[in-house]
Amino acid sequence: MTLIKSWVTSANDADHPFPLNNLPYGVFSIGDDEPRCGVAIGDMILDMPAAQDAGLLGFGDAFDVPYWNDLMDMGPVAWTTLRARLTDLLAEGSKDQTTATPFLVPQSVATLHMPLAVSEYTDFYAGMQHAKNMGAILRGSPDLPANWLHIPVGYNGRASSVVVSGTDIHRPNGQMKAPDADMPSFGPTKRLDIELELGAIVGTGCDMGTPITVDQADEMIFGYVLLNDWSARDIQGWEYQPLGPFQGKAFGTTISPWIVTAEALSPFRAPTPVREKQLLPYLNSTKDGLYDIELEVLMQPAGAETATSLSKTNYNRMYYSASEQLCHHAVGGCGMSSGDLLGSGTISGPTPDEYGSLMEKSWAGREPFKLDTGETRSFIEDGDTLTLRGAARGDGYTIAFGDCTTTILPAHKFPV
Ligand SMILES: O=C(O)/C=C/C(=O)CC(=O)CC(=O)O
Ligand SMILES: [Ca+2]
Ligand SMILES: [Mg+2]
Repeated sequence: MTLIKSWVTSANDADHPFPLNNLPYGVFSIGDDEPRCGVAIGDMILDMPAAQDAGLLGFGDAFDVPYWNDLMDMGPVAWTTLRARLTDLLAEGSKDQTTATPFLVPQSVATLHMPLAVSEYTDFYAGMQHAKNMGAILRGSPDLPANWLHIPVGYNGRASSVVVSGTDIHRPNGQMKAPDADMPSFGPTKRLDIELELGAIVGTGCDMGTPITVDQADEMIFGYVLLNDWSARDIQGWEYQPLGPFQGKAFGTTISPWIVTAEALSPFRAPTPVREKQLLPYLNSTKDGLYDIELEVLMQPAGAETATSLSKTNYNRMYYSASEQLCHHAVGGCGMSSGDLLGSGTISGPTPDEYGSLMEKSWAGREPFKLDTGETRSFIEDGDTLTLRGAARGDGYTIAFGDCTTTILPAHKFPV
């Protein structure tokens, strides 16, 4: 696959995040206008309801709403048809260039919103290096849990606190207990952390009681976003046994603003690694389930001119794919819906410069790391801005996600 040239010329740079090969789906507003669906192309956004009203798309009124769920619900044939139509419309030499030009608005003047209504959110634990690191840090041994090589381990999270990039998050208050203390205490977390993840968006659901194969699950996935699974390690450490994370991860999950479709990412498919234990047959698949997506974590303290790059890794390092996770999720009878969000699990490579959480980077505070400003960090301080980036690199073009950025504000005073 090579670059498909667009008459929106900014889209034709090899490093531009939004070439015609990408066409990611977002929700935007200008000034006080109502948020509506838009497609990123180069430095511009195609106003979807306006293009539809002008007869350029032929898709009914799926776009005059502040989310992409209506299109997602229509299923893979509709997804492919729309993408083909948009590609024709925006390609160099399109007969509709003059008609479509007024429906492009500069990204620089737009506010981006949540691209979908998240129906439910599940987070997995599918990065082997991360699981080994967390075991070593928290439980004194890098040995994987007995189930790990057989099950994509996960927990049900909260859809209510999934927010879009650019939304500030307050340091959470919660209950924690220092190992040497007699009693727990309540207050702002002292161990605020990120988790670098990829979020898979379920486009078409499946009914309760209807198991699906991994290949069917693959067809149900509409696209992907970057996902930061904010974690308060001290709250988590006190609450997590025996039922898993609760308040330590419920205060916020940030996603990037553009849904990069599975179709746009298809040239970058990558295999899951060789299985250390053969998976049970229900988890078999015929397709490569991962993607070659370069990922980066950056941190910028308040007042600093630039951000420090903390980690670089790749989504192709995961052990389980989103389609395996989705199959496992539904196999016992759990219905899945359009707008379900599945977190990949923290993505960490083998060395500290590939670790996807600060817990690992600072080894629970035992080995603080340096920022370009000269400061050191173990966890996040108030005023720090954290950014996740992701890009798949093709022959003369890039498919990127747009930054997933959050600034951390001080904790609310509680009790007041
Ligand atoms: O190993 C643990 O006790 C905790 C692990 C996590 O907090 C990670 C988690 O949320 C799952 C993941 O992102 O991989
Ligand atoms: Ca997580
Ligand atoms: Mg959450």
